[in-house]
Amino acid sequence: MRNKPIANVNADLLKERKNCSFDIEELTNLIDGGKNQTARRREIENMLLKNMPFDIIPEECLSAKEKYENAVRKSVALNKIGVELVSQVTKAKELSDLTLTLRRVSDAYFREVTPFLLHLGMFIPTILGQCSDEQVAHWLPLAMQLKIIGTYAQTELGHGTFIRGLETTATYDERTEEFVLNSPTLSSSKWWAGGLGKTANHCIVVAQLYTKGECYGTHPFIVQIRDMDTHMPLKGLKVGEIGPRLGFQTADNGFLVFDNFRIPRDSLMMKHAKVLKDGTYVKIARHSKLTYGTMIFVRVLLVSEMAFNLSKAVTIAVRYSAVRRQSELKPNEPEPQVLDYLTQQHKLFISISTVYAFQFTSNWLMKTYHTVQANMKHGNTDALPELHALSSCLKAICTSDCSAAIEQCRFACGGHGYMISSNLPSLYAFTTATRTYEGDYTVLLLQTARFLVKTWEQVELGNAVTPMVAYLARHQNREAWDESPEGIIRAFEAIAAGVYQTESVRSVSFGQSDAIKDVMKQLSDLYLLYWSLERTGDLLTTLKSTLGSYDGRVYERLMEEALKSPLNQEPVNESFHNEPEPQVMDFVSQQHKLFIGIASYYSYSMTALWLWDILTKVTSELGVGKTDRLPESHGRAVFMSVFNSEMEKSVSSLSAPLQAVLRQLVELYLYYWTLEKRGDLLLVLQSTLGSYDGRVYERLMEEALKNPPNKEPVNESFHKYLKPFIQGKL
Ligand SMILES: CCCCCCCC/C=C\CCCCCCCCCC(=O)SCCNC(=O)CCNC(=O)[C@H](O)C(C)(C)COP(=O)(O)OP(=O)(O)OC[C@H]1O[C@@H](n2cnc3c(N)ncnc32)[C@H](O)[C@@H]1OP(=O)(O)O
Ligand SMILES: Cc1cc2nc3c(=O)[nH]c(=O)nc-3n(C[C@H](O)[C@H](O)[C@H](O)COP(=O)(O)OP(=O)(O)OC[C@H]3O[C@@H](n4cnc5c(N)ncnc54)[C@H](O)[C@@H]3O)c2cc1C
Repeated sequence: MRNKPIANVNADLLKERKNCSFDIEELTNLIDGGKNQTARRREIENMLLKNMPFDIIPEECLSAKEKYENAVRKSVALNKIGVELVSQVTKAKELSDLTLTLRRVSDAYFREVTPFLLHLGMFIPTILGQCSDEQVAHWLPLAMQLKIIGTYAQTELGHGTFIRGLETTATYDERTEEFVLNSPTLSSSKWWAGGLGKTANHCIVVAQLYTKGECYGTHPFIVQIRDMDTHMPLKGLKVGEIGPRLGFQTADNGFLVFDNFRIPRDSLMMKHAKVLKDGTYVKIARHSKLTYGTMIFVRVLLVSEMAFNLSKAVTIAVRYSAVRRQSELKPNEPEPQVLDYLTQQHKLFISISTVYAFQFTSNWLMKTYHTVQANMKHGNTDALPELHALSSCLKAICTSDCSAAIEQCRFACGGHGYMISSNLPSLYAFTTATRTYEGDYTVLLLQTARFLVKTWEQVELGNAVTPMVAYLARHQNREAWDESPEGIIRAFEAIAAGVYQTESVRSVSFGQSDAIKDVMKQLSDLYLLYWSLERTGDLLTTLKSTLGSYDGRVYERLMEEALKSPLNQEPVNESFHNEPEPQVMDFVSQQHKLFIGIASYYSYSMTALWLWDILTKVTSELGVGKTDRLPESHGRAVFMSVFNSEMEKSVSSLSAPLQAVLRQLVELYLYYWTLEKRGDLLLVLQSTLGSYDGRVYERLMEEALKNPPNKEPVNESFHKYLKPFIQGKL
């Protein structure tokens, strides 16, 4: 399909393509994983092109409800083809190749994401990773053939990061051999699960397991939540859509609240732990964190997801930069393509290199994941901590870098990059969420830091460590690395860079032509050089700090430095004899620090009262609490001039002494009431999270309940598309 020449191609793009130093098909094969995979991908693309319904009206022009219904319509058509293709597959490797190809190709049909994303990305993997063999035999075919639609509800209003703090309870009732699910508090409401709001009829629920009066910690349960025929929520639970969000608009992220909701005993996913009929708890897992397995899997998947999303963004930006011409550099000559500007290349090329860094690392990480899984099947969990640390840090870095790089791509496309139709805003909205979900950036980096510190302790004791962290032992020389946070981060970056370089060299070392090798080498060098320049500070071995020295001799060093001061070279300074010591208040620099703060404060307050609408706009974007830190001088200038002129207008016709007193009174009044009523001022934040009274969860739930999709218990797309599809009548 893509090989055919396309008519009316922009001349600049054609010229750029002609300049390519290597065979594009060869690189395509490398990216796909081989010639056969490229051919298979194209076959699937063609099949979808023939059978998939396209949007009649652009997705972004639809209402929220229409967007969701349109996404269901397309997902059902896509899944019909997917299920058919999956049924023809016999080998596990073919299945995983096919799933990934379908995932990639299907992206072309959604500006946002499919409501089935969690079904594929977490529901099926959790069945595979958390169910006993008998449970897999029951649930997997249903899920693979989409006879049931599932999601993964772990996060609650009150807790996402701290899983051990989840509040939903599953209490075993041995009389009926059932678990009773309850949401004891508002903050225990399940929140966020994709597809839960309207689409899913099953859900994996992570809850605190109680039996015989004991709590055994969080466990996953597979729970039916909607009637299979009517799709109505089952009695004993409240389920709905959480409301508009930055991206993921068609993923119907939902909430779920249980009120004595009963589920059979075997709803507990029993690969790692069981509850016997009489309520006895039996632990099977050799490692306490195996119930967190799906998260590791998705973190691994996300590295390749980021490579893919960034590859789309940078392809858009590079193509557009070849087409876009701007600024007359030489009179009467054509304006240059923006791609020719070095500054533009700086924005774009690092993204290209990052795509390959992520993709090579992702291939390697997935292989590592499968090796560790295979070992764990035989009871060996030794490599799990390292896999957790590795997947955590790579997930954190790649999601963060990816959304930042996509922003650069958007900047590189100027104003047009801000159009939804450019797809860059949607790519950004999708990827910036990945920095938070499946483990927040900071939290995951801290997990890795914890592992590195523990490894370091082993190195100190002279114990053997795994090859991936063996460099810690090599760098025991304090000049090269230290145990400060910077040192740990630097070490972690060394891992990522090392993998990229070795993997990219390995991947292109056979088969591939010299031209491809050259380009890959250049990209690899670019990535390494770019980051060593970006992180020059971290790479410097001397911290140049009295406080941060390795030996901790803080006070000695502070004293040594103090003694070097020129002022200490004479016992009595001559100013003792000649001039009185000034009050610090008299120093102009001190006045500058203090008075500008006071003046700014009044300016904001005045502007708040007299120009309420401007404040509302500015603060709703920046937050009242941040106005005193407004970075833009423009913003400051507006506040200052409004303050001055409005004040002058009010008092200018009065006598001078009265003006002075009134000004003081106004200042006092404003000062006093701004502090007293800061809660009211905060109302302009228009935020469920930033309300003065801190009733965050109540407000989130109130807003969710106002959400139009929750006005009807079952969306009509269920009757039109989902039900006929599930029942095989479509
Ligand atoms: C055929 C199928 C094919 C599928 C194809 C799919 C195609 C689809 C493509 C793409 C899919 C991607 C899209 C998916 C969309 C997902 C949408 C979002 C979903 C979600 O967000 S779900 C919710 C995710 N939630 C989180 O990630 C929560 C983050 N929090 C945690 O992970 C943990 O709570 C914590 C790690 C921060 C802390 O846990 P805690 O129990 O308190 O542990 P600690 O005290 O800190 O540490 C104790 C000890 O445990 C070790 N440890 C922690 N976690 C793990 C782990 N996961 N594995 C192993 N070990 C772990 C930790 O290191 C400590 O060890 P130590 O004591 O130091 O030795
Ligand atoms: C688009 C999207 C889709 C999602 N889909 C799902 C889903 O399908 N199923 C599901 O179960 N969940 C889902 N989630 C929830 C997601 O997994 C959580 O939001 C995520 O794990 C972060 O947890 P949190 O919201 O509790 O953040 P918090 O932990 O409250 O984070 C707030 C801040 O506190 C900091 N912080 C928290 N703990 C620490 C710590 N120990 N040390 C230092 N700093 C800390 C964080 O770094 C962050 O800056 C989704 C979220 C989003 C945005």
